[in-house]
Amino acid sequence: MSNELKRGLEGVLVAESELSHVDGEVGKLVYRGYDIEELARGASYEEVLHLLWHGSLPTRAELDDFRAELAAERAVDDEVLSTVRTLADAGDRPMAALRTAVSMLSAYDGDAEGEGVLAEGARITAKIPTVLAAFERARQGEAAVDPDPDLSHAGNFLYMLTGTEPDDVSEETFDMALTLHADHGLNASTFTALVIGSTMADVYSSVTGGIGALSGSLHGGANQDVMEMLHEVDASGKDPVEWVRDARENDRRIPGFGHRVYKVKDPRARILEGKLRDLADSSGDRKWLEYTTAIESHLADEGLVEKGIAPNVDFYSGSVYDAMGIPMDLYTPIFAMSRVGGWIAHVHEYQADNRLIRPRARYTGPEAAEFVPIDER
Ligand SMILES: CC(=O)SCCNC(=O)CCNC(=O)[C@H](O)C(C)(C)COP(=O)(O)OP(=O)(O)OC[C@H]1O[C@@H](n2cnc3c(N)ncnc32)[C@H](O)[C@@H]1OP(=O)(O)O
Ligand SMILES: O=C([O-])CC(=O)C(=O)O
Repeated sequence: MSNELKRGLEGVLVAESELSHVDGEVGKLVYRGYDIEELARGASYEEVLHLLWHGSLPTRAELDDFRAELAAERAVDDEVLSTVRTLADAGDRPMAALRTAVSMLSAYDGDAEGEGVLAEGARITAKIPTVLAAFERARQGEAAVDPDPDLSHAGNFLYMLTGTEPDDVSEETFDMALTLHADHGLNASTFTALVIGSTMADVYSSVTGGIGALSGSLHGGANQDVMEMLHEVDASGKDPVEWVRDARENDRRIPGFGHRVYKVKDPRARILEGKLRDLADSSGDRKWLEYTTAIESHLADEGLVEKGIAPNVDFYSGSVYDAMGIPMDLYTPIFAMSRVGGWIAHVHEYQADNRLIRPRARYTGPEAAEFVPIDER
């Protein structure tokens, strides 16, 4: 048994996986061998889910069946929707409400007993957008919109959020964002889902745990933090470069920068930046594009990028969602709406050759403390 300590499990191999590969040195991401740029350009989120869950990109007929299967599972029980409204009324944060609602979904999943991870996972994946859209509408004092089975996963979410069918640009942009966020090796939330899955707990537990892990500011929560930073820059009245110089002088971490695996710019950040540029060109609203690119180029000049601290997926995603009119605190839940596909794929893959995940901590406490009964302490 090795006594070498690997803080944060950095670089430790704990499983084999065919699902996604992150090459952090050159900034390349593949899902089952397909480059993320090609998938972002050419594959819908449902195609990516099929790829991750069933091992191949679907044929047209397989895709039609798969889409219909997911669309048939979008409805959420009234009791869960009522709880979602209660959470919205109580002012809960959307990511916390999503965590509670996913956990609650299991009570209404009549088929859950003994069924496979993929079947249960498909139901959870189909229902998450319904829960989230209902939460947002409840906050706005609006009734939930029923899912439309004729719309895509992305299009239906935007429809349920706003009550209006999205235009093609919005649907395609959102669908691309879902594709980009679907999987990323053993990141913290996927590992959390895997640890839970390795105990043979149900998949609701894995997804609930995954949502909790994703919510943190070092992980998925950073996309909201980036947008909060951009608003802070705006409110400061300073030029973004001056603002970020001051922030660095005060030793502030810049959200959306740095990554455990990437030592160069994240390929997804490159794709999202390009999309933001397209959206800014067509709307004429260039503010967040100018701020983000100015911050990025200042940090590059400062040598951060050279040190391997470069923009990650969260740096540009929020500005894209903002251009689509999506509220800031839905950015991380939207990440969860996509990453749930990866959590389920990994749990399914891992359980096929399961081994309980149970590392060790080096004990640094006292060896022999003398016990004193409570009344004598
Ligand atoms: C979807 C995702 O989860 S992507 C990541 C989203 N998270 C963020 O964007 C939050 C900001 N980024 C970070 O906090 C980090 O880069 C992490 C947590 C993502 C990865 O960090 P780790 O691999 O643990 O690296 P660690 O925190 O040890 O940082 C290494 C060095 O880079 C610096 N650094 C890392 N990120 C940043 C940053 N965003 N801004 C400034 N400096 C940074 C650290 O201060 C540290 O410097 P030091 O060696 O001089 O002390
Ligand atoms: O891989 C990681 O550590 C963080 C993550 O989830 C991502 O970048 O998508």
